[in-house]
Parts: sequence; C-alpha cells; structure tokens
Amino acid sequence: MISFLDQKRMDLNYQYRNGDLFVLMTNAGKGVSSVIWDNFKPGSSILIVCGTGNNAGDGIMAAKFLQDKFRVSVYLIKGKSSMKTDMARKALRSFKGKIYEIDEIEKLLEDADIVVDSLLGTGTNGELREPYASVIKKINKSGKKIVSVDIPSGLGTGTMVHPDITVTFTDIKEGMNSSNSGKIEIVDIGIPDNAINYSGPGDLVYLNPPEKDSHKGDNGTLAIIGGWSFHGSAVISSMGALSVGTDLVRVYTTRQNYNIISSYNPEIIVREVTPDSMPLDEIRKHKAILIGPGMGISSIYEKSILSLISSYDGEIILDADALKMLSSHKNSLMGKKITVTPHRQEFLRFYDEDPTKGNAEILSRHYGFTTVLKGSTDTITDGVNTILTDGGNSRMTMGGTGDLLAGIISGLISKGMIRLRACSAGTFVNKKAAEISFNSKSYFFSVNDMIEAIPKVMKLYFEK
Ligand SMILES: NC(=O)C1=CN([C@@H]2O[C@H](COP(=O)(O)OP(=O)(O)OC[C@H]3O[C@@H](n4cnc5c(N)ncnc54)[C@H](O)[C@@H]3O)[C@@H](O)[C@H]2O)[C@@H](O)CC1
Ligand SMILES: [K+]
Repeated sequence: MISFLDQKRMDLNYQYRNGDLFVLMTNAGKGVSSVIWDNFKPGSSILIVCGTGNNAGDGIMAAKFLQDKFRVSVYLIKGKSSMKTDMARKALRSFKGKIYEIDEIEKLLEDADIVVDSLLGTGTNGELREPYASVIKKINKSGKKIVSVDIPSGLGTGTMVHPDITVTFTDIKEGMNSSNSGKIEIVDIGIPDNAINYSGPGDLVYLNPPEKDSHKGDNGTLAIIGGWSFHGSAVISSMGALSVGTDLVRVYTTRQNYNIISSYNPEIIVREVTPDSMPLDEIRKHKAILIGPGMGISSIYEKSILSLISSYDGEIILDADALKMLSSHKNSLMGKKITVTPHRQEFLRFYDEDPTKGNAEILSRHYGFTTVLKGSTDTITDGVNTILTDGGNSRMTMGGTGDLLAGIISGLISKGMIRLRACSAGTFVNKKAAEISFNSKSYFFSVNDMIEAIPKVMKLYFEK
C-alpha cells in the first residue's frame, strides 16, 4: 500500500537520481493500454479524459499505444494551454491523434464505448474544484465502461469516479478497495531501487510547513540534555535543530558550561541543571528530547537520565554518551519512542553486535527502536523498513558532524515527522550540506559551513 505522499517521494527521488519521469510515464501508458487490450474488443471507441498533471500524461501515453487497435480521442478538461507539468506537455506533443478541449464532453461521452479516467492522480489536493466535479458526475452517469488511471479520480474527496477497472502503478494506493475502484490491476512501471530504498529530496515531503495561524512551539520544541562535559557538541546539535526550523531549542547543561553555551547563540535557550536534580516537569513538556551530545558518562548521570526517560512519553533521541551509558538498559527502554544514532563503534557497544545492515534491522525490530547506523552510507531502519543514505564526502569524519545530524533529526522529529522519515530526511540533508560545503571549500570546510548550508538545502528541496 502506498500513500499519495509515498508516491510523491518516489517521483522526486527518481528525478533526483535518474532524470525526468518520461520513461515511467511511458511504461504507465503501456500498462493501461495492455489492460484495455485484455479486457475490451478491438475497434471500440475510447475517450481518454485528462486533467492537467502527470496522471493526464499517463492517459495520453495510453492513447498513443491504443491507437492501432481502437478508435481513440483525447479530451482535455482545461485545454492544452493548462497542462501543468513538463511531462504531461511532452506526452501531449508526442500524441498525433484527435484532441478535444474544454466544452464538448457530453457528445464525446455519448460516442464512446470506454472512458479512460486520467483526470486526477496522487497529486489531488483537497475537495474537487470545478470543472472536475461536474465532469466526474457526467462520466459516472454516462453508463460507459470506465477505466481509471492510477486511482479513481476524486478518491478521498466527496465526488469520485466509479470505475469498472483501476490500473494502478507499483502498488495499491491508500484508500483503494474493490468497492470504490472496481477490479484493481497493479502494473509494475519499473521504478528502480534507488528511488524506493534510498533517501533523497523526496523524503522531505513528510515535513509539513508551519500553519499560517500556528503559535510559538507548534513547530517543534526540543530539549537537549548534554554539553555537561563538552559544550561544543550541545551547541552544534542545537544549531542543527534550529536550522531545520525548530521553534524552540532548550539545552539543559551544567553551571560550568551554562555561560559558554548561552553566549554562543541567543537563539539557544539554556537552562542550568545539576545532573542529579533536573527539572523533569519542564523537560517533559518538549515534543522531543535529545540525550547525549557532549554529556559525558557517570553513574550519577545514569540514574537521573533513566528516571527522565521512564517518566516521559514523547520522542527520545539517544546519541553519543547516552548510547554508551544506556547500553545495559536496553530492555527498560522497550516500549518507549526511541531513536538511536550510533556510528559503527557506538553500535557495537550499544547493541553488542557487529554494525551491519542486517543486525540493525534485527535489533531495531527486537527492541522497537529506530536506528541510524552512521557511515559513508547511513542505514536507517525501524526493523520493518530500511532506507540507505549515500552521498556526502570524507571530510565528514571531522568532529561535530554526528552532533549536527542528531540535532537535525531531533528537530525534524520534534516538528512532527515520523521517526523513520525524519531520519532518512535528516541524513540526506546532513550529507547534502556537506556536499555544498565541499563545493565551496573542498576538504577544508567546517561544521559551521555545514550549519550555514542546511537552510539552503531545506529551501532547495522542500516543496509545498
Ligand atoms: N511514481 C509513479 O508511480 C509515477 C506516477 N505517475 C502519475 O503521476 C500522477 C501524479 O501526478 P501529479 O503529481 O502531476 O498530479 P495529478 O496528475 O494527480 O494532478 C495534479 C493536478 O491536478 C490539479 N488538482 C489537484 N487537486 C485538485 C482538486 N482538488 N480539484 C481540482 N484540481 C486539482 C492541480 O492543478 C494539479 O496540478 C500519478 O497518479 C500517476 O498517474 C506517472 O506519470 C509517472 C510515475
Ligand atoms: K485517475
């Protein structure tokens, strides 16, 4: 089952790695045409009813492949000039048959034996606007055989096409069943592994932009427990979280490092704690808690961290020293919402197994954690789904890049992204920031350069 957002992710990641979607659109068109060949008499008259996006493009490509054996016409609900995507325009340019625009739908429906519904696909957004709703009602009333492309148009809204057959691509889409979609034919359009199992810009589709009337704190609140031994790590994690748009970041640190962290950046709120007496009520109000950056290890810390975790129901991210400290407490963390971000040695110490993809999957499934095993390729897994993040460069071995990643991921989780998605998007953004920094400073860029690059990466790839 694929959601509309999953499909958008795949499209964007496919384009990022493989170029435009025309090959997939061509395969989609072929898939639709072969289902029609299998189900209907040659010579029948087919009307392809198209919207303005790539769903329309799929329908137009199907029209091309159907022309040999059927009488085919294409109807464009908003006309040629309203085609919204390059791929749909390219499909239209390649079609050399009859095209009708805007007004003539009743007559065309009367003359057709089969209607192909390529009005709206997974790009559908909100309740249907005109003329879509009226045209869909006319199609349903026509009494003709209806074949929907990818999804019945209007699925999930108040008005939808009621097809005899739906030809859907890759996998069934969320909300489809045989009572609303007719017979469902799944067609493999050849989406490669790199668009499904690797992260990319598409992983940011799961991040919502701030609502217009949202208030301070609605877009992420993060508590960072750390900087007790190394102030810099807590600062870098804070900057990672702030640079992906987290509303509030509070660092809970010791008296000794309070002033240093406070003076670094006025956007970081700093609270002074003693490790054995933390203001648990205040800390628990945050949507997520990142524990570990620059924290240090001691048995005094261990007790207070365990009591914080056991009394908190929100999202917890464990990095660095927290992983070392809690390796013998994994069973007591089960049932909590835990993300762990170890590098190879930390993985070995925390899970007591070799740092491999297979072990990350097995152990994440066993404990119910989401794991980011960091490396030249990061492995992100919740034990059910696994995503790999490649890219970046070897300058990322410098100190601080892990703190930065933990901050980015924690920020995204605190903003409401689900763990696996926050981790795949976060690892992509972190590596991309390193690539941009490398382009300007070669092997001599710093973590500060990456911090500066993160908002640029977010702006470049965040599509809403
Ligand atoms: N990865 C894949 O599986 C592929 C998917 N493709 C097709 O691409 C489709 C998605 O294409 P797009 O993202 O271009 O989107 P759609 O083709 O679903 O249409 C989006 C357009 O419809 C309009 N629209 C959206 N919501 C509306 C509403 N409520 N009322 C009126 N108009 C509305 C908007 O103007 C928008 O431009 C898929 O369903 C599939 O058919 C293929 O072309 C290629 C590969
Ligand atoms: K459709």
